[in-house]
Amino acid sequence: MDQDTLKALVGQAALAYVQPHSILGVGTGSTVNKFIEALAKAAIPLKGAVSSSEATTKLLQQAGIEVLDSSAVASLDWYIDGADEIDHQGFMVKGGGAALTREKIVADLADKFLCIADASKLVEVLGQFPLPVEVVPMSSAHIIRRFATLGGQATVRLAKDGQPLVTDNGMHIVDVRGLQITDPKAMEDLVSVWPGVVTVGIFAHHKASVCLLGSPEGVKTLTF
Ligand SMILES: O=C[C@H](O)[C@H](O)[C@H](O)COP(=O)(O)O
Repeated sequence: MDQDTLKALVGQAALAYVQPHSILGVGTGSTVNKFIEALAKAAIPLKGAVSSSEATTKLLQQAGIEVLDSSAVASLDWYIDGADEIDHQGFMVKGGGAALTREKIVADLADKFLCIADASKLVEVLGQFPLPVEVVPMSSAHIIRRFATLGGQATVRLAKDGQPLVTDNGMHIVDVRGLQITDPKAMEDLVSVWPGVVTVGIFAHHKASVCLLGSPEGVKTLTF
């Protein structure tokens, strides 16, 4: 079974967490895209969704789901999103698709985070996937130097045109290689207060409540 099929499998399985007539928080990425496809086919009636990116907003609207302004929603039951890495405690690295800031904002509105991922995303220690950090452009060089003091090699993410990638929020992303994130909460706290950091892609304070992990043997449910 290829990765795409596993993503479709967990996207489909996530439908079991969608309460009819609820408002759903929806993440970003190729796994979530499979979930939105399944949601559109299942035609579960929803009050609407709060979206974590322009890309997801477009897909939700194409599926006939109303996208609500996050400011108009005080709380959500579930936020459903993928991850770049998840560990055995439910701590995650996210932001491979540059949507981490809005993802954390919508996750913060939700009581529970449902992570949907293929089994390749499960790791012992976070940090094999380069850690994405959204930064104010003028701070990037200094933030890169700060990561070097922690043993990380950070680089500014580039778009296809070779220029720094610009996020939905008009910011840049630095990707940090070489970190062993053994204490995700401490690392999230440390980096979050550096001036210029908008959001660090460690989701420790907003960890998964449940993870649906797709493997050739089927979908495994991990509860944290
Ligand atoms: O910014 C992007 C997000 O954090 C995604 O949820 C994450 O990169 C996982 O994406 P995918 O499902 O494409 O592997």
